[in-house]
Amino acid sequence: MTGESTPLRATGIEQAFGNVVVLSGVSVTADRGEVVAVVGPNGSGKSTLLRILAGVRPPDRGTVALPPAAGGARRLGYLPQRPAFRSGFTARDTLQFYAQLLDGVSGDDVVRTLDRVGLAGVADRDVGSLSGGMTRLLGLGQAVLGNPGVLLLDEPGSGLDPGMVERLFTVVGDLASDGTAVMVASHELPAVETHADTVAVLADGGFRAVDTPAALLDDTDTDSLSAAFLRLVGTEPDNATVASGAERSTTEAGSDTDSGGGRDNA
Ligand SMILES: Nc1ncnc2c1ncn2[C@@H]1O[C@H](COP(=O)(O)OP(=O)(O)OP(=O)(O)O)[C@@H](O)[C@H]1O
Repeated sequence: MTGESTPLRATGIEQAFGNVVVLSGVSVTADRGEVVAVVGPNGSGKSTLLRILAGVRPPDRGTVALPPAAGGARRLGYLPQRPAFRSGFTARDTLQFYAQLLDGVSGDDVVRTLDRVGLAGVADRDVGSLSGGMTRLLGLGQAVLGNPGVLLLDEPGSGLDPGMVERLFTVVGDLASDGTAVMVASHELPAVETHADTVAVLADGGFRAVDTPAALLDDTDTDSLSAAFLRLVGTEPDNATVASGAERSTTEAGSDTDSGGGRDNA
């Protein structure tokens, strides 16, 4: 995750909500062509990290570097955890709307994208009538339009049937093969094990491990990423609970306004 051409680099990201520390000094990179999966217990901060990387919210501290915009090409595509679209428009019209905001994205690209994410059959349906899984796939379509250099996907497989999860991760792998840097937060550990190049295990405000799926299995002496996950985050099904974050000390809490995080061009 440290190639010279790294298009996505986050350094020293810190984020707290009130006095609950969610991210404490997180650094992560994604290279062109790399699929980095961020996995972690519920509440461990995956969505928070992706929102910061996407520029939706600035971190308390730390920096995010993206490649400079080149020739009007789209720099970043982001699928939020709960994509929402304005009803009254079809899936095709909705993607067409986003396409016209991007340089060099044609009506043909919209048709190809609908096909790519498996929505060709419902292209003329009102987005308000799409199922939860279909809405997420439309969000994926919106995120990949214009082949952005960096793609951030927050739980893209949530609510999808197993066939669609596989299709989605195949689409993601194809985009990476075309040179996109992909970071995906996911609980779909079997698909992550098959399709991710790098798995970053987030827990207690930082990464417990960052490695290839095979190396994580090796290091934890397990035979699946799900088992490796349980070993690394220390939860067993009987006592599993959501991550509640660490309480900040009073001194740290007092320094809330010291310095905001920043955003750079790499
Ligand atoms: N805007 C906010 N205000 C207050 N607390 C927040 C806010 N956003 C996130 N949090 C808290 O930050 C922690 C991390 O939330 P986040 O959604 O990033 O976790 P996650 O790893 O994506 O969880 P999940 O796997 O359940 O989607 C949680 O304790 C959550 O309640």
